[in-house]
Amino acid sequence: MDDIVRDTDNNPVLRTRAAKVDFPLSVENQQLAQQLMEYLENSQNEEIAEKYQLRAGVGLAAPQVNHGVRMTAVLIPGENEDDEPAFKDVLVNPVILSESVQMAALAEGEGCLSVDRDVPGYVPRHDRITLKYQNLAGETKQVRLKHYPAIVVQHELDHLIGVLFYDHIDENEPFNHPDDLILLS
Ligand SMILES: O=C(O)C[C@@H](Cc1ccccc1)[C@H](O)SCc1ccccc1
Ligand code: NI
Repeated sequence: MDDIVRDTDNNPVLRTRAAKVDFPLSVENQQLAQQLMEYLENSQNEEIAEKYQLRAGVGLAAPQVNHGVRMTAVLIPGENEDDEPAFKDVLVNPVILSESVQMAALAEGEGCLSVDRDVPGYVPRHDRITLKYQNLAGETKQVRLKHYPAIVVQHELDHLIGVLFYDHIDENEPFNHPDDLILLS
């Protein structure tokens, strides 16, 4: 897996809107999709992650590996070790079609593979979203996600428009939140 771009690198890719991906996928974009998902699978495998010192990830967007294209892998494990993943796919040209008024945030705050430091605070996101995207076969998919999977996908789609999680944190009162914000643990 190529180096993951950090927000402290002088690389504008993390702050640039990514370009639409054309189908049929170029060989480069097919390989990119495979590398993104492979990183997530390896990072969630204790032995491999230890051996290659990988930070665990449930999502990885193309700009994070210096490719400014609208593509992100998402791999959210199931409840238990042997369960099927809760969500696993490479999202190409993803678009949020609708989003709940209800907002939610991870009670622990968020992290990012491109941010090598803790940035405490709630990151308010939509608790439910309807997502449309193309899969690697070019088929258009439409899925409704809620709670943690919805949070992860919104974090990844932010990477495709040059937004990082801490942009959403109220720096004066990082743990300030409206009464109706759902805190997910
Ligand atoms: O940097 C990335 O985009 C990957 C993030 C995605 C993410 C972080 C926080 C909240 C939602 C999505 C990494 O997965 S951060 C590390 C991590 C690993 C396992 C579980 C949660 C967070
Ligand atoms: Ni991130």
